[in-house]
Amino acid sequence: MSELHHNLIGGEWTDGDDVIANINPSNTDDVVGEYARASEADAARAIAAARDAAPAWAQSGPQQRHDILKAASDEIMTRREELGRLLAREEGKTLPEGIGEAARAGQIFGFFAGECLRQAGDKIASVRPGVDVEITREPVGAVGIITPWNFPIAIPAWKIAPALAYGNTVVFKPAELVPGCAWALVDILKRAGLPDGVLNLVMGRGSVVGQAMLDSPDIDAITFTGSVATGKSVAAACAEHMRKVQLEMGGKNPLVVLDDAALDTAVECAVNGAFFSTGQRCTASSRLIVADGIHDRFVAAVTERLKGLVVDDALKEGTHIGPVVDENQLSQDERYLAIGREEGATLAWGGERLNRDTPGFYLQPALFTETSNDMRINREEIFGPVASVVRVKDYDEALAVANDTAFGLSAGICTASLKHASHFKRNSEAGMVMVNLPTAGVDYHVPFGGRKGSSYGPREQGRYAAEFYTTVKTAYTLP
Ligand SMILES: NC(=O)C1=CN([C@@H]2O[C@H](COP(=O)(O)OP(=O)(O)OC[C@H]3O[C@@H](n4cnc5c(N)ncnc54)[C@H](OP(=O)(O)O)[C@@H]3O)[C@@H](O)[C@H]2O)C=CC1
Ligand SMILES: O=C(O)CCC(=O)C(=O)O
Repeated sequence: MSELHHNLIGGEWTDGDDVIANINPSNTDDVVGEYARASEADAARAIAAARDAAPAWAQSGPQQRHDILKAASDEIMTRREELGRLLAREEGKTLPEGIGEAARAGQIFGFFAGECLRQAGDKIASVRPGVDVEITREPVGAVGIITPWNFPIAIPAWKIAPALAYGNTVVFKPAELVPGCAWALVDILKRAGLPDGVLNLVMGRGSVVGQAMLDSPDIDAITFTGSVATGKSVAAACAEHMRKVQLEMGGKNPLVVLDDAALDTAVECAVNGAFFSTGQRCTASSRLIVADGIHDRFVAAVTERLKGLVVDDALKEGTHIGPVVDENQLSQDERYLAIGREEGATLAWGGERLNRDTPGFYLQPALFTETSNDMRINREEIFGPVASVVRVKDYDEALAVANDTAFGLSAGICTASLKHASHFKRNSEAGMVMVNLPTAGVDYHVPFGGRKGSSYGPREQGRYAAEFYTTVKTAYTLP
């Protein structure tokens, strides 16, 4: 039996009610570690600890916050290979993807360490003579952070780092499937010098621990990334308690390929955006909207490229695509593959479950062609290595199809035309627009988020994160 990893409540590593084994999706015989499962009572103690620690942390100076975040950043960067390996082992991203994500977490902590020293306000002349007006930002208080399994270290980092930098305390509930990176990150932050109670870790079930966070009147704000269904219940609970909420949910992201696109670039954008990280990204290019004149060459080249991709153990050298995260997600992917066939789409390549040396959740990347935008496979998020091609006659139809979706996270276009690229940037109904780049894979220092059903509340990341993690005060003074 491996060492048990505990929850962190009020600065103490504590047992939960129960223990869960963290299973490697590349090899279900491999137990990554044993992790405590928090109970509802543990969640209540963590919330109380965050609340108690909030006034002192709100008063802590920028230097103290900077030094802790910088120390965490330095340790993550130094240990990025080891953390990337842990990530690949528990979630199934390939090793280079895992190391890249760990480095991204380190860079995020570095960025927000800097933000601690850059917090500013405004001083504005009043319309009343002799009066000064100051506009400052204050911490929100105790923030609840609920994260998904698909970015086990980067998403926790881009929520925890700004929460702490802007003076909030945290109750952090990671997805049950990936407690390893979450625990490692919290351990790093504790050792970096965070005072007791400022960051609390409650690993456990969403329906127990997450729900206890939603139901508590003592959490001042909740930031969530995950499915639309859970996001809606998070929003409803936050409305009930009149507290701030930030949601990042699904996508059905279009990649438009025009006749004048460089074929190699378009193929790379499509394959990277749709299939890397096993397609388990909310920014994945699941709809490839392709103009008639390049359609057949594009489909042939993407299919050729897919045939060359190695689907295997995430930790093996040479693997391009790791396993699906678990049996549930694999069943969801297969359900949508069946739906696509029933709807009359052509399965041009892939979609088979694969056997490898180790028992894992391996799925061949799948490409549907001859699809229409009203099919369920083009309207609902699949969240696996499955993409559809929608054939269009020209740019105008491509833009209309791209925007014809309930989601609006990321959208891309491959074209040599400045006119079409500029028009697309202005008229795409997505929060992030990419020209000759994949829809997935974003910078860590600029805003991240979408429109329509993809996101709710202020943007994440970069200095725009201040909007969610602070509350604005306007003070008037007659000296
Ligand atoms: N946009 C994105 O980045 C993501 C989208 N998804 C989509 O969601 C589908 C299902 O994935 P899943 O992981 O179940 O997504 P969920 O939305 O259920 O999970 C996201 C987080 O919310 C937690 N949670 C679940 N129920 C509650 C609740 N009642 N109250 C508070 N928190 C809760 C989960 O806990 P726990 O899982 O530990 O029980 C997890 O930490 C995927 O197939 C995909 O389509 C999934 C992940 C990320
Ligand atoms: O594409 C990225 O870099 C980020 C994707 C993401 O945040 C997600 O899938 O949840």
